[in-house]
Amino acid sequence: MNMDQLKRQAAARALEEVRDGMQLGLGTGSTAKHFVELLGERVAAGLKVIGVPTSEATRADAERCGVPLTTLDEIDHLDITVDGADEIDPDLNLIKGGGGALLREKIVAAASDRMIVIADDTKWVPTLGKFPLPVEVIPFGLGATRRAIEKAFAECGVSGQMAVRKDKGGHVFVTDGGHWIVDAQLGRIVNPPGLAKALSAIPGVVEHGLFIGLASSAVLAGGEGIRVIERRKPKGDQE
Ligand SMILES: O=C[C@H](O)[C@H](O)[C@H](O)COP(=O)(O)O
Repeated sequence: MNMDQLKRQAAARALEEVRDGMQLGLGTGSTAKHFVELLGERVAAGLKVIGVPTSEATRADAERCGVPLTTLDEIDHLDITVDGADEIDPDLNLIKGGGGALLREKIVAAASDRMIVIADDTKWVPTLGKFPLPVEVIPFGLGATRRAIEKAFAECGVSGQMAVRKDKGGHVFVTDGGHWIVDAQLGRIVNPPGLAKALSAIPGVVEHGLFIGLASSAVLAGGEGIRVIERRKPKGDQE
């Protein structure tokens, strides 16, 4: 089975948790896209759900697949968010934002009763950090923000090269919110909750790709089948 088939399998397993009447957060990326497509098939067959997309790309996919959409201004909570991840550790802490959608993804996940992470099992790691950590920043004052980020890294026992993300054409990548992303090659993040807190305290940082205490479960598809890992601590518990 190839990687894409594994992603679709994980998406199909998460879809089993969806019930009639649910309000759903719709993630971004190649794995979440499978979920949106499979959800669209169920909607066409009569399932009644409504979704909040975490990016303009997912909005377009959901519209193409016939999934009805709403916003967090029109509804007061979401039942489940289903989203991919770039890395998942045994505490279900995540690195997200490889596709640049981390800000809306985190807002949507935080507004959800449950977040189900779907992935092929190469995303499962003992320690976060091999995947470059995306930090979404305001372009104004970027030099000062970068120095503050470096200081936060040093205080949290990590270091590594940082680079402003570029798109395929070599232009600065701009997020759906109009911000830039700095990707940090940290290698090994020893204390993800501590680093998350330190980055969140920097004025020019809009958001970062560490998702701490948000995932309720992870569905991992691999050559030997599907593994579902449930979070041991209650949602929102960061310690
Ligand atoms: O910004 C993008 C998201 O955080 C994605 O969910 C993440 O990058 C995983 O994407 P994929 O399923 O394509 O590996």
